[in-house]
This record gives sequence, C-alpha cells and structure tokens, in this order.
Amino acid sequence: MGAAADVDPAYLLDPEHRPKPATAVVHGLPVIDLAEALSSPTPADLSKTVSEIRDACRDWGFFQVVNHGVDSAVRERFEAAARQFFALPVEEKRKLRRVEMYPLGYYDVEHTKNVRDWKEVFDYSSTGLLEIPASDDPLDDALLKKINQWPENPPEFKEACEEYVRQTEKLAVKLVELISLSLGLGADRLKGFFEKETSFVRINHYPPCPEPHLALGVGRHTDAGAVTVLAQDDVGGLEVKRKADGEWIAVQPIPNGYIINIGNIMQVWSNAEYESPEHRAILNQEKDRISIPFFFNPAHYTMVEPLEELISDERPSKYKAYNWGKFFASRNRTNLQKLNVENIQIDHFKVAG
Ligand SMILES: O=C(O)CCC(=O)C(=O)O
Ligand SMILES: [Fe+2]
Repeated sequence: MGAAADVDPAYLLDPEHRPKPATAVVHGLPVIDLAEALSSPTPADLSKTVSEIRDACRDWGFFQVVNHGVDSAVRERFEAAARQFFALPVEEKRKLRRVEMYPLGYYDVEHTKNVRDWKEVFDYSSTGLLEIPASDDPLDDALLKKINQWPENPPEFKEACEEYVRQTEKLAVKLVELISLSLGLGADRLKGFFEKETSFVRINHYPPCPEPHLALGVGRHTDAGAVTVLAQDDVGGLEVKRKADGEWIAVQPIPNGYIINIGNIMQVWSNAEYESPEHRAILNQEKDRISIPFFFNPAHYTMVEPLEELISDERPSKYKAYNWGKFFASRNRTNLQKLNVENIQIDHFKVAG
C-alpha cells in the first residue's frame, strides 16, 4: 500500500468503491438534437424530440444534448474566467469561503458519503439570491437569505458567470417542458414549482491526482434537485452507473454539448417512471479537469411528491411527500463534514412494499 501514502487518508475510498478507469466502457449516451424543439414551439412539432427524451429518461436517466441554444462564445468566456479564478492562490479563493450550509462561494473540503472529494468548487445561485431553511430541523421554520459572493479577480468573472447562467437556465426550462411532455403532462405542468427557485451553478475543479485509482473527484451520488445541466471539458472523467447492468460507464465528452440528468425530485414527481442514476467523477494523473453542473431546483417550500396524474391503482404512489428545503439543508450540512452516518437519500421516503 505504499502508493496510498501519497494521498491524504481523508480521500481514500474503501476498496470496493475505488474506480477502475482503464476498464470502464466508454459511451456517448443517447444524443438528442434540440434544434427543432428550440425553433418550433408547438407541441405537435415536438413529438420526435419528446419521444427521444422519454426513451433516454427511461433507459438511462442521462443523455447528451446538442444544438441546445447556449452560445459557445459565452460558455468559452465563462470557462476561461473559471480557470483563472481557480489558478489564484488558495488564500485568495478562501476569502469567498462558503459559510454554514449555503452552497454559495468557494469550497475545498466537500465530502460525498463521508469520504473527502478531490476537488475545489465555486457555487453561485442563478437568481443572485438563495433562500433556504436555516437548518434541517423540521421544527425550525427560520429562513436564511444569502446573496452571491464574487472574487475581485478575474475582473470579468461575475459578468461571465451571470451571462452563462442566464443561457443555461433557459435550456433547463426548455428541458423541463420537454420532460413534462414526455410524461404525458402539459408543457407547463412543472413551471410553478420553480417560481422561487433554489437553483445554482457549481464549477468543479479537479486537480491532477497522483493516485487516481484510490480517490474520486466526486464520489458516487445522485443529484438531489429536479434536473442537472452539466458542461464538462474534453478531459473526461464522468461515469454513470448503467441501469441495465449496474456497470460504470465513462461518458464521452462532446465538444460544446451538455449532459442532462434526472435528479431525485424528477424521479419522485414522475412516480419513479424516470430514475436519477448514480454517477461519479474519476480523476486524472496528469490533467486538471473542469465540470460545471447547473442544478435546477424548485422553491425551498416545495413539498415533493409524485404528481397526481401519474398515480393510479396499477401504479400507486411510490414516495411520501418531503420538504425540498429541509432535504437540501440536510444534504448540505452533511456534505461539509465527515460523519459516521449515511446522509439523507430519497429512498428514505419510499413507500414500503
Ligand atoms: O464532474 C462531473 O462530471 C460530475 C460532477 C457531479 O456529478 C456533481 O457535481 O454533482
Ligand atoms: Fe452529480
């Protein structure tokens, strides 16, 4: 175990969870072209795209999109600014250290399932303001409101981030409409849940790791929100657990494409018609990697439960209702420390039987 000495024990995974990068099957996932859906807004014209989305959500819960409407120059400018930010001295970055459980600002000690992730992150909310419960205690109804924190350098960072999220958010809204249609619902059925959204962008930076088979950039997890719109650079490292056989599949980067995945909330809304798959980010020995998820999340007070249209005698409700803000607060609290208990999961709200 000499090699493990190069990696701080906080990052070490149990042997059963260590990645085997060389053996992962590389796959592009279903690729969906959104050009038609973005240019012809009437539902009749959307049927082909909607059926592709239905198949991808059922079979994988993960897919890639191209011709998605996000301007590549906006994305490039934003990614360049992000790289400059992460290149700052750590003391500079830590001035923006995230406080309490708010996912806003800089962070470099996140844990997934109690093992430290080999990464640093910068989070900002899409609206500039994040309102979530002050604690995960169900009896505490206090709320906290936080605004985004911005670094002085690079000077264009704030504007590049804001411009980027404006475009990504439009894509997320469109995807939620298409997913609603794919579930047999009206395009606007889910719109109201996002009125006071708790969405945020996370910029993940994974430095090279001397022992990439002993640690992970992000450990296996499912995303807690409704839908994730993820940009990754050309290094690669995202792996998805394939529904069909439980194999870890390496997701091939598509230049300028986005990876879309179903989150826990959409799983529950769809009454498990769609599932949020486990995924993780593996590390690279030589290269840094950047990935940028946009987590599209509803208002904190949303009670998440299967949509009534998707419950029937044949398909009874599979989940008990839960409060999104409390779930989010619990996740955020436990991600910041190493604990000896499992963090909150939607399985805890599953109806028995
Ligand atoms: O780095 C990646 O590709 C995935 C990151 C991720 O899953 C997350 O931040 O939730
Ligand atoms: Fe994720």
